[in-house]
Amino acid sequence: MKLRRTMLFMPGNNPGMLQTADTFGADSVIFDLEDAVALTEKDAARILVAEAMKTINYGDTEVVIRINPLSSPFAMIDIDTMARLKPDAILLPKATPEDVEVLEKELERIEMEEGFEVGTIKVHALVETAYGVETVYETIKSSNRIQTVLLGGEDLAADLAVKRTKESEELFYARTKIVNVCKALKIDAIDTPFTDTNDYEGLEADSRKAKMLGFSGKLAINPRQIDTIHEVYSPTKQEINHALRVMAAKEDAEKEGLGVFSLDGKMVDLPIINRAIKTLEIAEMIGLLD
Ligand SMILES: CC(=O)SCCNC(=O)CCNC(=O)[C@H](O)C(C)(C)COP(=O)(O)OP(=O)(O)OC[C@H]1O[C@@H](n2cnc3c(N)ncnc32)[C@H](O)[C@@H]1OP(=O)(O)O
Ligand SMILES: O=C([O-])CC(=O)C(=O)O
Ligand SMILES: [Mg+2]
Repeated sequence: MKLRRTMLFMPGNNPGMLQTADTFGADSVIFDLEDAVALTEKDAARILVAEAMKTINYGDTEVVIRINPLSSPFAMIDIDTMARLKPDAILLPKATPEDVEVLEKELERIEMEEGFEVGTIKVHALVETAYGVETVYETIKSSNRIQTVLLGGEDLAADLAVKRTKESEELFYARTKIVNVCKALKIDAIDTPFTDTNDYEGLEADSRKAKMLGFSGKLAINPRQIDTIHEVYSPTKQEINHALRVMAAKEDAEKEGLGVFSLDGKMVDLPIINRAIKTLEIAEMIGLLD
């Protein structure tokens, strides 16, 4: 299980940001070749990202490169140059099952040419069109490389021809559909970024809403957003203590041969125990358990 509470985006043509990418504590970083890079800067971004990948050690931070969409003239050269740098993953924008199949074949070809084990380079699918939302199951099924599905709310709102609001009600269907399909196929769903980098209350509310629906983390576009998102996506002290008490009570109950028991007047059975285990797993990964 890999923790991805935050995945921090940065434009691939900004050398300063590429240099310090892993210093802000984001669980993953994403170097963008797509929409944060102007058309006239596409080649420069590719060169700068390649240089950064060759010279900077990003340690344990997952390094992801967002390529241009397959419908663009940049995608094939993006894949061909970026995959050879062996990033942890490629982020495919405007993802569809058909595009994932093409990317899968290209990655397989390049991995064989480079002598990398086939399947080394993982894929994150950015779902951000109405068609992408409706076909998300097939998208995930199209490649074993897919690690997460990310929701791209800005492009999706444009495709739906609706207004993008702070409350994000317009994303409710996409959010719930993506989470349900991801859970059915045992992968994580990561929520769309919150674009007002000065509105911390709005960011927190939006993050809580998505977490409640089942998302495991959120895209970030600015380092100042990381702490807020991490707080939302980390178990609280109270939740950890409760999970520890559930596990202790479970041991006692097992000795008495009980599968269901009561804690603080509330029923505890297997699903509640499984949730406690999950809480403790996450707490351990973040270093919140002694
Ligand atoms: C809809 C989509 O497609 S979203 C995905 C694509 N978008 C992106 O990648 C955008 C990434 N974010 C950014 O470019 C910027 O944060 C902006 C344009 C949103 C805001 O820029 P600013 O107002 O200049 O940010 P801010 O004042 O907070 O910057 C403070 C510092 O953080 C750095 N910083 C800002 N954003 C990032 C980032 N995403 N990653 C790394 N460092 C960053 C700045 O370089 C600056 O560093 P400095 O103090 O050493 O000069
Ligand atoms: O990928 C993202 O962070 C967001 C994105 O492209 C979108 O919302 O369209
Ligand atoms: Mg987009």
